[in-house]
Amino acid sequence: MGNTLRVAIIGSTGYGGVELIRFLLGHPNIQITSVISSSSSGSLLGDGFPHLRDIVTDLLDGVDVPLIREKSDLVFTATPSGVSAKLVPQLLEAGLKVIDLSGDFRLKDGALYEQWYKHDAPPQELLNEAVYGLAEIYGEEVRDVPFISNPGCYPTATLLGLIPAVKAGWIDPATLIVDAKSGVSGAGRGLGLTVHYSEMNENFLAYKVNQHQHIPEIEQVLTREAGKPVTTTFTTHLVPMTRGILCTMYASVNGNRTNAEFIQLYSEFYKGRKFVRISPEGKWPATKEVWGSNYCNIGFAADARTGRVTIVSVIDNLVKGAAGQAIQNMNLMMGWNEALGLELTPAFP
Ligand SMILES: NC(=O)C1=CN([C@@H]2O[C@H](COP(=O)(O)OP(=O)(O)OC[C@H]3O[C@@H](n4cnc5c(N)ncnc54)[C@H](OP(=O)(O)O)[C@@H]3O)[C@@H](O)[C@H]2O)C=CC1
Ligand SMILES: CC(=O)N[C@@H](CCC(=O)OP(=O)(O)O)C(=O)O
Repeated sequence: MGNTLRVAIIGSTGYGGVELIRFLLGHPNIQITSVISSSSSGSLLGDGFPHLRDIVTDLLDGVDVPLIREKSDLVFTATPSGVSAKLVPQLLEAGLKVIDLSGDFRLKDGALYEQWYKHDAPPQELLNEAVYGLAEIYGEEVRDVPFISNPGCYPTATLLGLIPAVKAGWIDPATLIVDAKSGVSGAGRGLGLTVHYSEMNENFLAYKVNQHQHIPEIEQVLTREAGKPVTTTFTTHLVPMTRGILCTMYASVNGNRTNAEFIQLYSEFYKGRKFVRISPEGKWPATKEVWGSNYCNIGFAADARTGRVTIVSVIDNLVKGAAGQAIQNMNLMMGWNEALGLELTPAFP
């Protein structure tokens, strides 16, 4: 086990946590040395997640930082916002590498964090230190750092779909509207009325309109990439399916650009990046194309009549939107091939 990285997962009893385990079990360079729960330590993960019975056989550990340090080198914190803010400083202080899946360290401005997340902001020096791991865009920046903040699920789908056109100056970010839909697993395993079967099934609803915590995250990145302040209208919807995010994005085009030109721009931008696939002319992606995988698929419809383009992107919220991108970031942090452990083909149908 000489060069094996020892990995612990806090929040291993949540949807993001079990998805991390699913992929990490097949990763050639790591060993899962601790699965951690604040509420069920001493029990077996397979008791609550029968799909892991006889696969994960170690008992759940509690949240004990010295023990985590003794057993592991890197920790994924798949914990709720507010919880990560308190845990991560202790883990970093203990000398662990950390990849945090929550929204706690994505915004660089603590006051903005408190405004949107309604929690006390983490220490400003850690907001400064956290490297935002949008892997295809900032992959070079995460190499060798001790602490990565993994992007949100909606921002991943949105930003991968927009950044090439924004950077090229082909779309006017001031005209941008993002219409985003998510499967219910995006809300985590906790129970709540909005994920109650009889209220969710055969239903389709908008939520957190103009109030979603991913709005400032998207604007922060687009502002950086556009080199000028960007605000956006971003509306989230819940769809009665388990996994998947589909973002439909509308913006005015600078000049005349055809679908073929968009396809060429994006194909060149993402050349060599395994996990972004560009749809051919006249095809727009569906969530089933990426189900259970780390792919993001992107398609275009440029409309000369209106001078706008419609960009459609899809991801699996639990994989590219959470656990998969977190593992991709670990690979980049460690200087490994970014696809290690992630090469599962999407499940279809
Ligand atoms: N679901 C998704 O699609 C995505 C989720 N995220 C983010 O990833 C994080 C995890 O999400 P998800 O797995 O869906 O959420 P879940 O609600 O499914 O799981 C969260 C886990 O955190 C653990 N937890 C709760 N309180 C504490 C605490 N005080 N100390 C330690 N552990 C605690 C719980 O386990 P236990 O009680 O056993 O300790 C629980 O299993 C969240 O921040 C979420 O916003 C990001 C992108 C996408
Ligand atoms: C469907 C659904 O409810 N999705 C969640 C996504 C939560 C999430 O990923 O939150 P952070 O990225 O801020 O950690 C939501 O809209 O709030």
